[in-house]
Amino acid sequence: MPLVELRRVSKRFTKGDETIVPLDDVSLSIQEGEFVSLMGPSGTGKSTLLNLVSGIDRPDAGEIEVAGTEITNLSRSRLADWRATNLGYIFQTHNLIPVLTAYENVELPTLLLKLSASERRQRVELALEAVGLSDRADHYPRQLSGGQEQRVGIARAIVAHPKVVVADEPTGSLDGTTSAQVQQLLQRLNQELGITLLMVTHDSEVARIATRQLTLDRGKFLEAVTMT
Ligand SMILES: Nc1ncnc2c1ncn2[C@@H]1O[C@H](COP(=O)(O)OP(=O)(O)OP(=O)(O)O)[C@@H](O)[C@H]1O
Repeated sequence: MPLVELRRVSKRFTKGDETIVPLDDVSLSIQEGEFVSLMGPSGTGKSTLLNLVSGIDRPDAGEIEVAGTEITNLSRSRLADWRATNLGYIFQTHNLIPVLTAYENVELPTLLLKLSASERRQRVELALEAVGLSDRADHYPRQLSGGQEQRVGIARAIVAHPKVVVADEPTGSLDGTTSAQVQQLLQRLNQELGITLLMVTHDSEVARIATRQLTLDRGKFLEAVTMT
């Protein structure tokens, strides 16, 4: 059974008398352990797709099943619980909270889970270790480089041991060297920790680190190249 399955999903937005249909009857299956990249021209619905898979938004038609749960019809509060345990989100800009340390930023999502204090501490320490930032735990975001901030953002996305991690242009605001480090980290998360990833990028070099590359255009997936 696929870990993520979109069945005949459509999403439209209406602005005045204009209707935009970023996703038009699209279907997609992602197996556990896959690393899928998604490219496509600006405004074609890539972020919309991530928002649907994360349950941040709902489709107008079709069904979305993630990790065995049909999320399309969950109530808002059930969806929030579901998201806390199943989904990690990596943003283009890290979105860290400036008054919290790296440790506290990573700890945040775990506060929604039923964990003992020691389990929580262990999770946060492991996530910081996975991104190579154990020695920066007490630093505030302003004391970190852009790449380190993004790595804290990645630690925060994986700390709850989610089934799926979605990433919206995770290297979009990083310079070449830092982007390469973050790309390596994403590959390691996929290969060594078995995390299933769905990543949007505008950069074809970055897209190539994925095990499967998709392109979205005019409401449809145009191309699906499986890397071996
Ligand atoms: N909440 C909304 N209300 C109205 N229109 C929206 C909304 N969200 C997205 N859209 C429109 O839907 C289309 C797809 O947007 P989306 O952000 O998914 O594109 P994208 O492929 O991620 O673009 P980019 O590569 O520029 O980030 C765009 O035309 C956008 O203006």
